[in-house]
Amino acid sequence: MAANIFFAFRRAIFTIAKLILPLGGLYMLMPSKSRAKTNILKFKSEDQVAAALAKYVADLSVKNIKEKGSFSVVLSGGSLIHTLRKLVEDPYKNDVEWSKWLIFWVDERVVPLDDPESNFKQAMDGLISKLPVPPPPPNIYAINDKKSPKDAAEDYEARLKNLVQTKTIPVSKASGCPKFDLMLLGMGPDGHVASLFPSRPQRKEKKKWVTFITDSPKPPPPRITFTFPVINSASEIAMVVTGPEVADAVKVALGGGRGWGGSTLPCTEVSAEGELTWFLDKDAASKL
Ligand SMILES: O=C1O[C@H](COP(=O)(O)O)[C@@H](O)[C@H](O)[C@H]1O
Repeated sequence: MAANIFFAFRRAIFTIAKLILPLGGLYMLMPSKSRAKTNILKFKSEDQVAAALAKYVADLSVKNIKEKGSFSVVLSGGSLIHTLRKLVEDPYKNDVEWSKWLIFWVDERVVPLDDPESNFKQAMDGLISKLPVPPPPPNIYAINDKKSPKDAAEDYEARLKNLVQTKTIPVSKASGCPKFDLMLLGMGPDGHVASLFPSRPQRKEKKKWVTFITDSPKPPPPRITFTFPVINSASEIAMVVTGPEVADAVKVALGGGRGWGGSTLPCTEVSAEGELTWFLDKDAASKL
């Protein structure tokens, strides 16, 4: 009798496990974007995107500084800096606690920091140089522009490891990667994000936090870039995408389906640990 109960119990456990485990496996196989909460915000104009983005960033700054005394923000280059312009206007300019910000770059062109192609220079000119002084400036983590792309990537990764060790940046329990508070991403017409391009192997990198590319299809060719494990470990990600030239890639990213030539686009792999929010203007959203 006791043996029968034991075997019935064991059979029941096996049956439940057989039902549950494949579901768990399926969950892990799901594209990461299906796991994150995704918000899609559409605006009539780029100017409205800029207004909404400034409020979103300022609100996250207040929340994070209140909770833990700092706000880590990862910038992209390209059009993003222009769309962030309202952050350095009233009412945010004087209200944001800039001295508590830690600023990083999701990708950087390996050129001198004073070169017009440098993402750092674009952010300095369009944003950081416009901050009120005082209060003290934010903490800025630019790349070492005296190194080769490979060495610059290794150097940036070593600095991230140090910031994680000193608990300046928390670590994601899920991935073991640094967990930034906010990742601000742009997207090219080919669906690239950071310097992770459709036809380049860097988008598949799973071990390194920062990698390099010497043949970027978009000039300049030498760049360093965060990898997807780091990007997707962020608490919040904003995809800031405007203009008619990105409409096809937006359709692929948000409408489902594959990119040109049947391959997936890098932008479809973006997913935050918290929320992923798309900021689109009318032109970018025109094919949805
Ligand atoms: O080269 C780059 O391109 C992307 C997209 O730029 P956009 O001007 O089309 O918005 C940018 O996000 C990335 O940081 C940059 O290095």
